[in-house]
Amino acid sequence: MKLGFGLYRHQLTTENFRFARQCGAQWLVVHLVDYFRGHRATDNQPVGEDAWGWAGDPDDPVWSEEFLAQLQEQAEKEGLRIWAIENFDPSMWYDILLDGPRKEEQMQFLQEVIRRLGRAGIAVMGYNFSIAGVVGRKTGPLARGQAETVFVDGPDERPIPDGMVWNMWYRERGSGHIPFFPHDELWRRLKWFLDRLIPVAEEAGVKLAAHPDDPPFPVLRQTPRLIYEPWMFQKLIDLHPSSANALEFCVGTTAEMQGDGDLYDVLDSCSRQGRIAYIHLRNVKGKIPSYQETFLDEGDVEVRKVLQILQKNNFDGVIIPDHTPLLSCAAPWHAGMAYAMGYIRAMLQSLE
Ligand SMILES: O=C(O)[C@@H](O)[C@@H](O)[C@H](O)[C@H](O)CO
Repeated sequence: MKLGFGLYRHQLTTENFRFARQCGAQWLVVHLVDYFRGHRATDNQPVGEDAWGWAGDPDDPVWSEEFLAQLQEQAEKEGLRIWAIENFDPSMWYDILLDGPRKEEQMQFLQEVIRRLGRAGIAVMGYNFSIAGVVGRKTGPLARGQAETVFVDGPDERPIPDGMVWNMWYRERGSGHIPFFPHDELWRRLKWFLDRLIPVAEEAGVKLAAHPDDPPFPVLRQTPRLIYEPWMFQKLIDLHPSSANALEFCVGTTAEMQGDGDLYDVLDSCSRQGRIAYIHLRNVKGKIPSYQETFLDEGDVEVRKVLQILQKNNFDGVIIPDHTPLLSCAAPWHAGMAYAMGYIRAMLQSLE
């Protein structure tokens, strides 16, 4: 098991690399999508009812081979390596998600991005195959000691305007909305995506790692979701036998799920099959439709049990703390993440 740390795009600084290393991380998971375009960037995860902002540009130099190689080099200088890039920019694949006219062209670009990752020695590409994306999360002083944290109190049912996908704008708002379509159709689109990208990923030595629906409602913003019950991870695994068809297993999201399957059983089975590329670790109280994120040591998830399962199955991927409540001080996000890192590191050492 490898301890890692996740950084948003605006946090890719030498100072934050050192912060991660000082907290005990040896690996980084990096977001290159700018979720805050047109908004003030905060260190906390993007939340709220508004769209996250404008999608980026596929020609943005952050996706170039040179930038990826440089980033890897910068990480290595600080004693780290980049394990994964998390999330495609909506501008790169909106028609793959929406089954639109540019999907073939966009697929060629994603294939190129995967080859670039391979050449930069980045082993994993995390993705979230979702129309609505991560939406409907709010914040309030609900964690221990009134710490500011994320909560969800029901599904966002507003339709998605034309021009938006994955909670970002890829073009000017149109007059219509994305019509509802059945869940099977979303799975069909995913299969189209995997069938074309996996052979390239295999050749490049990269794994594609799917994140489950966050939050895990069966339908959100009048569009179907993909992995919103624990058993559905297996459905994704069964779609393609390659080990490059992997998971970005989010413990918090899985704990929030209703329906068939149990967090620990599913984690056990997916890790035994060697299909987990990395873990998002956080804790939570409650399940959909109403839950709140908590400190790692106070929610419904038994973190020790999670780590024991991974250890038993010789999990050799990376674990990163996902989000955490903010601590009241001058650096709320950093303090919260340092607390989470210390907790995970101590727990890992106690299992050695
Ligand atoms: O802010 C974050 O880091 C999260 O909201 C992510 O865990 C998100 O769920 C995934 O990146 C979706 O792919």
